[in-house]
Amino acid sequence: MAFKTTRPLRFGDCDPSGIAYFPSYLNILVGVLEDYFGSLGFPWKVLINDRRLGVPTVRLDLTFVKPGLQGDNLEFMLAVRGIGRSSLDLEHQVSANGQVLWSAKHRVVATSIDTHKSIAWPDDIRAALTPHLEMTDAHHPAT
Ligand SMILES: CC(C)(COP(=O)(O)OP(=O)(O)OC[C@H]1O[C@@H](n2cnc3c(N)ncnc32)[C@H](O)[C@@H]1OP(=O)(O)O)[C@@H](O)C(=O)NCCC(=O)NCCSC(=O)c1ccc(O)cc1
Repeated sequence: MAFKTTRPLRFGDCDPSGIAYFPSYLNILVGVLEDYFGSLGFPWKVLINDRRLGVPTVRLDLTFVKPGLQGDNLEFMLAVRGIGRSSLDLEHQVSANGQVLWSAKHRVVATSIDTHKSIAWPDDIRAALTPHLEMTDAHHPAT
C-alpha cells in the first residue's frame, strides 16, 4: 500500500514567475521520505541520533511532466518497490489538480552514521517496510 501525503507548493519553492524550482522539489521529497519513516514508527531524529542510522540517497531518476505552480497542493504517493540487504527502492508520483507533475525512482541505503558504510536493515525496520512492498511486476504481470 502506497504512503500518501500532501504539501502545498509555497512561495519559497518557486521562481519569481511562480513555477516550481526543481531543487526545491528534492528538499520536499526528503521531507516526504522522513514523514514515511515517521509513519512506520521510526522518526529520523531517533534513527539518526539514537540508533546512529542514516538513509542517504544513492540513486534518483526524476521525470518531470508538467510544471507545478505556486499554490498547488502537491499530492505525494510513495511506493516501496524493493528491499535489499541495505538498499530500499522507492517510486514516487507527485500530482496536483488530478494531473501527474513528476515521478521518481529512488534508491536509499541504510548506513552507519559513524562509519558511513552500508549496514543491513535492522530487523524491526525491515519488518515495518516489508508489508509495504509492492513489486512492479504485480501491476504488470504481462511484462
Ligand atoms: C551509501 C554508501 C555508504 C554505500 O557504500 P558501501 O558501504 O561501500 O556499500 P555498498 O557499495 O556495498 O552498497 C550497499 C548497497 O547500496 C547499493 N548501492 C550503492 N551505491 C549504489 C548506486 N550508486 N546505485 C545503486 N545502488 C547502489 C548496493 O547495491 C547495495 O545494496 P544492497 O545489496 O541492498 O545492500 C556509499 O555508496 C555512499 O556513501 N554513497 C554516497 C551517498 C551520498 O552522499 N548521497 C548524496 C545524498 S546525501 C542524502 O541523501 C542524505 C540523506 C539523509 C541524511 O541524513 C543525510 C544525507
